[in-house]
Amino acid sequence: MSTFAVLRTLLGLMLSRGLRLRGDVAGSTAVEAVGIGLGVLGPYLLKLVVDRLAAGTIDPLPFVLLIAAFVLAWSGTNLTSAVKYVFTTRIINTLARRLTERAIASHLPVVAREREADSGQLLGMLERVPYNLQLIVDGILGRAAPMLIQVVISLVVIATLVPLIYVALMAAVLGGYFVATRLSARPFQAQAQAANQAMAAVSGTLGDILRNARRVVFNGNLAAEVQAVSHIAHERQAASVRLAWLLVATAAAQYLVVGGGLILLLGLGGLDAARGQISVGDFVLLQAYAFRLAVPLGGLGFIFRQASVAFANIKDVLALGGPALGATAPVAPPSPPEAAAAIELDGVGYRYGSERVLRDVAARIAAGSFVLLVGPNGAGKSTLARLIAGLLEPAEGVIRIDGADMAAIAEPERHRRVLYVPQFIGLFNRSLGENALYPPTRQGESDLRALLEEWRFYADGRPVDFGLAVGEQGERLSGGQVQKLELARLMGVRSPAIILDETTSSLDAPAERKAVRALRERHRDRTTLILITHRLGLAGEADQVLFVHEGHLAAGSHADLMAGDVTYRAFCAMGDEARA
Ligand SMILES: Nc1ncnc2c1ncn2[C@@H]1O[C@H](COP(=O)(O)OP(=O)(O)OP(=O)(O)O)[C@@H](O)[C@H]1O
Repeated sequence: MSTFAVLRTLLGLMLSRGLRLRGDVAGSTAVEAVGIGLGVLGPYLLKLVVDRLAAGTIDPLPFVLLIAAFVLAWSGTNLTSAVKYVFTTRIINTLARRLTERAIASHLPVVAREREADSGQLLGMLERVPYNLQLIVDGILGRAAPMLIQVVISLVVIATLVPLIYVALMAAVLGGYFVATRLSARPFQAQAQAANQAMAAVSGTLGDILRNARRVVFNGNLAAEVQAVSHIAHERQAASVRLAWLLVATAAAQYLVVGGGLILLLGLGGLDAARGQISVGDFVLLQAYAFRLAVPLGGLGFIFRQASVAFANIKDVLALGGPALGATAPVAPPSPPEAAAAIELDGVGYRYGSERVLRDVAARIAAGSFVLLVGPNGAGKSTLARLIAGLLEPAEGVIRIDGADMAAIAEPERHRRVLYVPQFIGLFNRSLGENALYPPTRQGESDLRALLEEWRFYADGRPVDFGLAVGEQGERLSGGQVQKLELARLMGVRSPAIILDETTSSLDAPAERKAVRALRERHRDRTTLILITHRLGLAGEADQVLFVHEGHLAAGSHADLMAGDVTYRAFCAMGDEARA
């Protein structure tokens, strides 16, 4: 996506009906127009003052009024930029909100699906959006564009007052400035992209370390991680400094042109004024316009430098894709749950890169059945679960749900058909009640409370406080409490199939049995329940056991597998503790 395309997209968004920014854009443009008018008028009024002074005949009242008008024009220019800030703040924040909504809508499923997706980088990228939009909308659209208009108007005013040579000179100076800027744009953009990536790397590393604060601190590795942050921040600094040096080179070229032009313009103007060919007021006007344009041009260099990094960031955010930008995507209400799902695995194989994890897996899981998925560590249980849930697509074979090929089903629909509960249950840093009642659960608070108390959420049997803040990732709860909370929530979820990936691993055996039986009882015939576990206490109750071992799958009842599968028998004989 080119820089121009980013500008076009942002402008399109600002003018779209859905975002309701047209009023702000109109307001900002009107205020800017007044600002430009006053900016051009100010030096002209000053010229009139100087001409009166040079003529030596001053009528006090008109003279004071002229000075007052000049001061008003000067202060009005500054006031308009303050007023404009109100409009641009609204525009920038609305755009940032829309881009963030869109990026989250498109990328959260990617973060959820891909274990390697870097949420820290995404967070950093989105955090920089408002600042970067400020640079683009306020800096480029709000300043550079009006400045160009001001240049044109100033040249027209000068053309009507002084010989055309001055207009030509000034136009040449400005043209030279833009040529110098244009020539340096390409290396600038490449370096800006590098600086943006270096910033994203810092965000990613910081996010990763913050999420693993305990691992770092408890292992006494703080100094090493601080050094890692320092190293990566140093790379960001190096990229930013390289960008700054590019700016110096560009600024030197720009000022060579502008400075040379100013020497010519003012030298010629001074000589002409001394010879009486232009008035002293005309000379003041010339120098006021020249500096009025030259000084912000220097500032523009800074804006362009920052904006090139900003463009790189906004390009990255837009590249994440997502729903149409102009209108807020309507949230489709979840369709009513269907009956329990029948699942069929037909010659399924999967590999991560060159590592083949599963091969020729075949099984039939009857609708409404209770299935235990077992096997040694790293055998591929979670991988198989994620394949069944449609989070991964098989490298070979087909997975059918109610006869339909899972690969042909749209992603949100897959989640509606199979709810996968990941091994690591992350709770929100919200209240216990909000976590327990998180959608799509549909149950009353009192039922849930009674259930948790029945499951002895607190060992001493004290009442459950739904207002309790559970902390980041539920850090104020025990591992078993987090799992009980999740299992209690699932009691109110209606889904054709639910896969519990070791969701009972922290419960003691009686608690596990109680919770699973309750779930089966509640969802009887309406949900196919698959439990991944390292404990085989429930194997006798399961309709079917899926045993994954060295990439192969053996399926059958516990009794059948015990009778016919030596490896399974050996696996069971190991005992829970040896297996886990
Ligand atoms: N995203 C991934 N990229 C590369 N390899 C992966 C990925 N996820 C899992 N693996 C590898 O695939 C193999 C199976 O992993 P999986 O998580 O499915 O095993 P598991 O049976 O659920 O193990 P456990 O009982 O320890 O949870 C392992 O060797 C693992 O390292």
